[in-house]
Amino acid sequence: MSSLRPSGTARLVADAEPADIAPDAIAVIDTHDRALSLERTALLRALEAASAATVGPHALMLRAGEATAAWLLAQLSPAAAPGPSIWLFAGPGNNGGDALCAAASLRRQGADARVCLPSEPTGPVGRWALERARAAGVPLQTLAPTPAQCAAAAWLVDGLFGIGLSRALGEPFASLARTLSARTAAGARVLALDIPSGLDADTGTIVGGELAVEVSHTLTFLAAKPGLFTGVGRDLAGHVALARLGVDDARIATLRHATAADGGVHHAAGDSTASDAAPTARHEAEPEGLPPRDEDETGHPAALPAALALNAPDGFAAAFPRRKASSNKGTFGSVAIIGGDTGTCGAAILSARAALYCGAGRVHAALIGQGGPAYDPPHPEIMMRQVDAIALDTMDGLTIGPGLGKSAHAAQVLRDVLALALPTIIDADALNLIAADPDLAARVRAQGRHLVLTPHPGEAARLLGVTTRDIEADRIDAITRLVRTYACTVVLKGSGTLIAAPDGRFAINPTGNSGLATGGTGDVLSGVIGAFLAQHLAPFDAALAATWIHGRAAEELAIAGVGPAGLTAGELAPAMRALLNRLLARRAGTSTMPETQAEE
Ligand SMILES: NC(=O)C1=CN([C@@H]2O[C@H](COP(=O)(O)OP(=O)(O)OC[C@H]3O[C@@H](n4cnc5c(N)ncnc54)[C@H](OP(=O)(O)O)[C@@H]3O)[C@@H](O)[C@H]2O)[C@@H](O)CC1
Ligand SMILES: Nc1ncnc2c1ncn2[C@@H]1O[C@H](COP(=O)(O)OP(=O)(O)O)[C@@H](O)[C@H]1O
Ligand SMILES: [K+]
Repeated sequence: MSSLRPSGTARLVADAEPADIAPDAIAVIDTHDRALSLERTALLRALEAASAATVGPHALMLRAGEATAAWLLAQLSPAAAPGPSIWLFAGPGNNGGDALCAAASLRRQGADARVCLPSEPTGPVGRWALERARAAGVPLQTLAPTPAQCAAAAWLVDGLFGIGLSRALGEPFASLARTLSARTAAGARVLALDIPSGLDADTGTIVGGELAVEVSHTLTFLAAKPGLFTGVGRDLAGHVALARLGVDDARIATLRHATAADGGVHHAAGDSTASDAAPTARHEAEPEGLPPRDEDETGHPAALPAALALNAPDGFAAAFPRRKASSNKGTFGSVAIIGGDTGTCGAAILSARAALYCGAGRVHAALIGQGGPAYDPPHPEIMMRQVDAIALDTMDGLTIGPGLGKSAHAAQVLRDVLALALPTIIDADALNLIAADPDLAARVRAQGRHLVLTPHPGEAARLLGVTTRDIEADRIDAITRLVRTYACTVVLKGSGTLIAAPDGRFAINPTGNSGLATGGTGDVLSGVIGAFLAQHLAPFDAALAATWIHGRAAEELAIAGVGPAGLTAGELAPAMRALLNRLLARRAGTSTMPETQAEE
């Protein structure tokens, strides 16, 4: 086993000692069900520079280390003292510095913290952290711990790389990353500092495309990052907690404003950082018939997103109409689900049932094809007709797409629906029709403020004329382009569904699980959004509420053993109804139940 000798170059900094740190500066908060803002690397870098200028360059790293140590000690059973070892893997940058500070703090507090540091820290703050670790008596080695040591550890800590990773993980870090991921896969407890090494914190993709650490928990610093909650980030990061390190929202908001004014934060289409990072087809021409991207016919800001946040009930619960005693079925609106070509009317029925269970006053299924049932036997409440027999202009909200098909009739119905200028959610083949017809696309853009588009990545690719891979390479960039191109609220589905509006509001939905990866769940989502539009929620609020409830319903069903394997789309509706009513009761102050079963 090799060890690292003191370099003697770093100096302990007297004005940055743990005793000086206010408890607030190392407090850790859970990201569960909080509408936390999500910040990207450009802003985090600005924050780092601003903090270095005020509290000194070491203060944030010291706080990150103390917060990590406190969090880890809180996870360990007190009965286990002096306890099994904690192995921290430290990289050459400041993420490694965080790990070294954490190890020093753990050691001082009696824990058996050990560090694997394959190479000397490259920067002055990292070298200072190494001196702290040495001064605290932390055992340091360049080689990886043995498999037996890894298996015996209470926690393994990934402090290899954070937001400074600039290229794919190479050796010796790649082997360490594989070791950490293998332990996670074996059910061990593995904590990533700031982000799992290899993850792109802005996009939720893997830097270089191949290797990143998978962990069970992530303690992220300063602010939550979008990449932790979308794309592969959700799988890599596990359960995410946040240590703000004493930096408050107001400070971040001020900096966001300043960096946005510089063009530093926005990661919008055409942004040079984005295009350098992922060479996709994003600079190809917009679909024919639409104005160039830089034109802003809608009066909305061209650069999106302005502010990112996690989707949580606090952000949408107040938008629902109150359920007054004097309500009647008109109060909660009429919705028509338009779709169901010959042979695919099941999609329209699933969607209509979801609308029924999510509070619409009247639900119609407006079928395009022939041979569908006269009514839905378990739900005769749903009024089923041929589309031409329903007065669509009397509806409060419309869903078009489930099982619609791409016939000439379907295209004509879509054209007629767009002319109604009603709150409408457009899904499935209706999106494919728009992607193939510049005239329909132009009509969508003209009606954008009433509309929600809900593409999955394949449909999004067709809408933008790129490949699905391009969409997944940078989902935030993709939805930004969709919103700019179609000037409406967009829901880009998939793990870590994104929701964005033309005015710059932008959210990542943290709920949902692999149980939703089954046919028909998208039809259910489109029905719920239609029901919420009919209840007079604005398009963005309807999209937020529906995606959150849809995903949380799948989670609750999985807890109950109804999924993730074998969850059927139809089972979502009753679970969504229960969740919606819990939210409504909580908002009305009449709840005697927790908002989610997971909290029970
Ligand atoms: N922002 C803040 O305010 C706070 C930040 N904090 C922490 O700092 C982290 C960011 O630190 P960071 O900038 O030093 O980046 P980090 O990810 O440690 O690595 C960069 C180093 O790795 C190198 N390198 C890059 N890629 C490589 C590769 N593939 N293989 C090998 N080497 C590679 C790169 O050198 P390069 O070769 O690119 O010149 C550089 O030396 C952040 O995530 C958080 O944990 C906290 O202390 C709290 C406050
Ligand atoms: N692994 C997953 N994690 C979270 N949500 C998922 C996952 N897979 C699918 N979903 C969600 O399930 C729904 C699937 O929609 P879609 O692909 O249109 O399916 P379908 O066309 O079969 O109805 C979307 O809301 C999507 O976000
Ligand atoms: K890390």
